[in-house]
Amino acid sequence: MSLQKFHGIIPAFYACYDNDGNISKDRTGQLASYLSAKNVQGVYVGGSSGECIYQSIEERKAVLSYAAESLKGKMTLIAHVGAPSTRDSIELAKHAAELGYDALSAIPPIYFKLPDSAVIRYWNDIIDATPLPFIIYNIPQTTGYQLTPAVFRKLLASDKVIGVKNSSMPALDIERFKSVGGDRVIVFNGPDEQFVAGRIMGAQGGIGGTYAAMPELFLEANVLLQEGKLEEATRLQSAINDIIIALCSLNGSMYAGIKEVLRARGVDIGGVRAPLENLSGNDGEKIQLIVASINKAIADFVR
Ligand SMILES: CC(=O)N[C@H](C=O)[C@@H](O)[C@H](O)[C@H](O)CO
Ligand SMILES: CC(=O)C(=O)O
Repeated sequence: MSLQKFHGIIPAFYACYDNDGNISKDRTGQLASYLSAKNVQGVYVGGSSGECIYQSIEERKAVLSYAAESLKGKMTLIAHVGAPSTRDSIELAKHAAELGYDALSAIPPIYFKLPDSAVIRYWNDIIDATPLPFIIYNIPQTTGYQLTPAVFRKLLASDKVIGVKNSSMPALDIERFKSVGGDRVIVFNGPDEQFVAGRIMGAQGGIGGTYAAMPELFLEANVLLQEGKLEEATRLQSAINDIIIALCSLNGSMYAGIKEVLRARGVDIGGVRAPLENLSGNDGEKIQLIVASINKAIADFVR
């Protein structure tokens, strides 16, 4: 199977709520149109950035449907279907398969600390439930589970496993997973703050939580890497990191900040769902500075 359609910049899709905090079909469509106009490679729907952990299975199915309705045929669609129980994960997986998603992905099981055998079984049960390709999601800082090269090798027993989205901080993990999987796998860079490092260590693309706030910058960084312009790519990464660090230092959650940035960029997708905190105090002023920094970086770097 050609993995080309997974190469490049794949923004994590945000939760789009109406003014009452319910999933909004209309606003989901607006975020989809915005991303489609930016020419990103694909979207990763219903992951951390999609606030999946705070949504019911019915809501998550609706989000998968609305995103596919807007974007099917326009870009690569990846559905995150990880849920606390295997049963719910399979229900989401089957739904995504019916909708024509290009691939599935899931975090490991959360809450109980389970042995590798249970984690492998969880992923394999989802993989077996549909014919779709599958991308393992390694994000130890939120799940408490660190994927090892040995477990990754076991998962590769299924031909459907096409890669791993690696959000652990060591770029070494990216290189190790690529080394285990070789040409049959794609490794996606997770930490947006080290996109350039991840690409250099073997990631062919990235799936990121901040991409949609500034897709132009990540698309440009990716092109600079393709052209071998490492110094320029690294300078752009540094400008991106100033923006991400500012987004992470708000009173409200980073996602509340990103949603405000998007509002300033013409897309209103509502607020964040509790217990995530909305903006407060002087966050409004900080957002203005962040938007100005994004515009400046676009002017400085995007050719
Ligand atoms: C821990 C976490 O949520 N990681 C995301 C996914 O890999 C990243 O894309 C971050 O949102 C991003 O790097 C900002 O810290
Ligand atoms: C990449 C990311 O932030 C997500 O899982 O949605």
